Formats: sequence, C-alpha cells, structure tokens
Amino acid sequence: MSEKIPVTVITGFLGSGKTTLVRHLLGHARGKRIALIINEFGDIGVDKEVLAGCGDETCREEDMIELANGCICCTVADDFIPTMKTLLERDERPDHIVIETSGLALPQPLIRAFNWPEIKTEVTIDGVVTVVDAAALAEGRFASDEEAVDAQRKADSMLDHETPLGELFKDQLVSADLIIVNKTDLVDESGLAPVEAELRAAMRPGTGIVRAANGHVDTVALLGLGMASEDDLDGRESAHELEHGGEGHEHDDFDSFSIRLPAGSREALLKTIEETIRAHDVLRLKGFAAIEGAPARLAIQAVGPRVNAYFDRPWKDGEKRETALVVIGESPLDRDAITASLQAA
Ligand SMILES: Nc1nc2c(ncn2[C@@H]2O[C@H](COP(=O)(O)OP(=O)(O)OP(=O)(O)O)[C@@H](O)[C@H]2O)c(=O)[nH]1
Repeated sequence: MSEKIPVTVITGFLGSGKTTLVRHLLGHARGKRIALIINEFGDIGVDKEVLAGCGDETCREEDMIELANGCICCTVADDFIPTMKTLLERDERPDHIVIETSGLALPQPLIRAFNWPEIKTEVTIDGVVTVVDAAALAEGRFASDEEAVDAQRKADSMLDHETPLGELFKDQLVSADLIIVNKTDLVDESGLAPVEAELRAAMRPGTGIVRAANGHVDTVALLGLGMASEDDLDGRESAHELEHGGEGHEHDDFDSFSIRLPAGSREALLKTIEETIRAHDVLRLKGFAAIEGAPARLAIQAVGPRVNAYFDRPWKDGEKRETALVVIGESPLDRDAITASLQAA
C-alpha cells in the first residue's frame, strides 16, 4: 500500500489570516504538489479568487477544490468524504493536501472524519494549524470584527448559532498542533507576550507556537509535522463535547448555574463580572444584560478573564428587561460567593 498522503488542516477565526497563510504556502511549496480544499461560506469563491491570483505554478486551478457547503462538520458524509475520495482517485495524486476551514466551523468533527474507513488508509492529518489574530487578541478580541463574524455566522443556516465565539475560539486552540500567531507586525513585544501567555493557558500542553506576519511561515515549519492528529484526540474535545459527555468520554467535572440581576450600569456590571471571574476561576460566563436607559440588550461573552459585551438586538415588546447570566466552571463552583459577587454590580 502506498504511504498515506499528509493533510494539513488550517483553522482560525474569520480574518485571522488563513488565506494569506495558504497563499504564502503555495508560493513556497518547494516542488511539492499541494491540493487545496477550501471550506468557505458566505461570500463563496473569494478565497479561491485570492489564491488564484498568486501567480505561481503551484497554485493550479485544478488543485483547488471548494466544498459546496459552509460547514464541514454538518456535511462530512455527503460532501467532505466524497471530495476527498475524488481527489485520491486522481491519476496524479497530490503530495500534500491543505484544508482551509471556514473560520467558524468546529475543527473536531473534521479531525475525527479522518478515522472514517473510506479515507483512513489513504490520508492522515500531518498537523492541525490554528491561525490567530495577534492584533485582535492583544486588544482582547478574538477577531478584528467580531460583529461581522457573528453576523455571518447567523446568516449561514448550516452553522451552529448557539455556540459562543469564545468557545469556538478555544475549540480551535485545543485542536491545534501548531498555533500561528499572525499579524505580529501590528503588535509590539509587550503586546505579544500576554497574548502568547493566554494562548499557552488555553492550548494543549506541547502545542507549538510560531509568530508570523502576513502568513510568512517557512514551509518546513508548517508541513511535515507528522502528527497523525486523528489518532490523538485526547484533549482536543470541543467545549460542546465536554458539556455533553463527548464521544465516549465522561466529563462530570463541570458545573454551571444561572443568575438573574436587575438592570444596572454597563461599566459596573462588566467590571464586576471581570473581578468575579478572576476571583472564582470561572471558565465561562455568558448571557444578556439589561442596561439602564439602553433600548437594546447587552450580550455578554466571557472566556476566562476576557469579557466581551455588545448590544445584539433591541429588547422586544413584553420581554422582561433583566440580566440573565450563565456561569460555568470546574466543579464545585462556589455558587453563593459568585452570586453575591455578581449581585454587587
Ligand atoms: N497587517 C497584517 N494584515 C494581515 C496579516 N495577515 C493577513 N492580513 C490581512 O487581514 C485580512 C484577512 O486575511 P485573510 O488571509 O483573508 O484571513 P482569513 O482568515 O482567510 O479570512 P476568512 O477567509 O475571511 O476567514 C486581509 O486583509 C489580509 O491582508 C498580517 O500578518 N498583518
């Protein structure tokens, strides 16, 4: 049997620089024939257009395949596996396959798809590479325009609309074998150090971190990791899988509860939330807040000490204007102390 073809899976939030990285990679392929599978959604074809313009003979049109649907995790059987099989049945098989995932799909189902018998004997994941936007992270955001990310997600019926962005971000980090800290040209050293500390706290131990600007990463560092990630799933579970017991794993060690508060001031609430999270090791805090005098509700997403808040929509007629938050952390959570702390807002 011929050797398995290595596949690099590239994840990362919308706008983090995945396409830029892929473009650089194709332009520096060092003679490797690389096939590219793009899992784009929304503005279909944009990434392909960008890549087609790279002007290098390694970027051959026939080696770029777009998946029809926006979310690999929903369409593994109908779309992804057949696409892979078609690619593998070609006379001229690629030396390496790169999959650029949509910035909002969970990487976990894609990684597990490599264990499907239809493709398991022919391909293996060389490495899962997660691109992060250092500039956004340095400012406490996951992406340069979170609202655009969320709007796009909501517009795509194929995507899970419930998973908070912070959770998806973490899912992308724990999936990674290598994290590319991109856009370092926009952040100085004092900004990068805390970003990397944050990434290290969230990622699986041993994950590599490489800094980059405009996706300039040496092909040698990017390809040939030889991780066989599909055989090494421990610790890569998505938050969703963790909450729901996962694939044959038991995860009873998370606790969550909800709390309701009267309308208050935005500044006081966010400050209190941040302090509460730090004081009580809360992993996640999410919900909606009623802000005095505001006609819209304030969506709150916190992952670790990073609290995000944005007005997501106006209050509806008849809707009760109160703050409702869900607190999640490792069991046991000190509910009374956390509740008292949040009530101080
Ligand atoms: N300053 C700076 N800009 C960058 C860097 N990398 C990418 N960009 C810019 O950031 C924007 C998004 O980059 P893309 O490569 O399209 O990001 P992506 O992750 O593929 O985005 P989607 O396909 O929309 O998910 C583009 O305008 C890039 O030119 C970088 O290192 N520094």
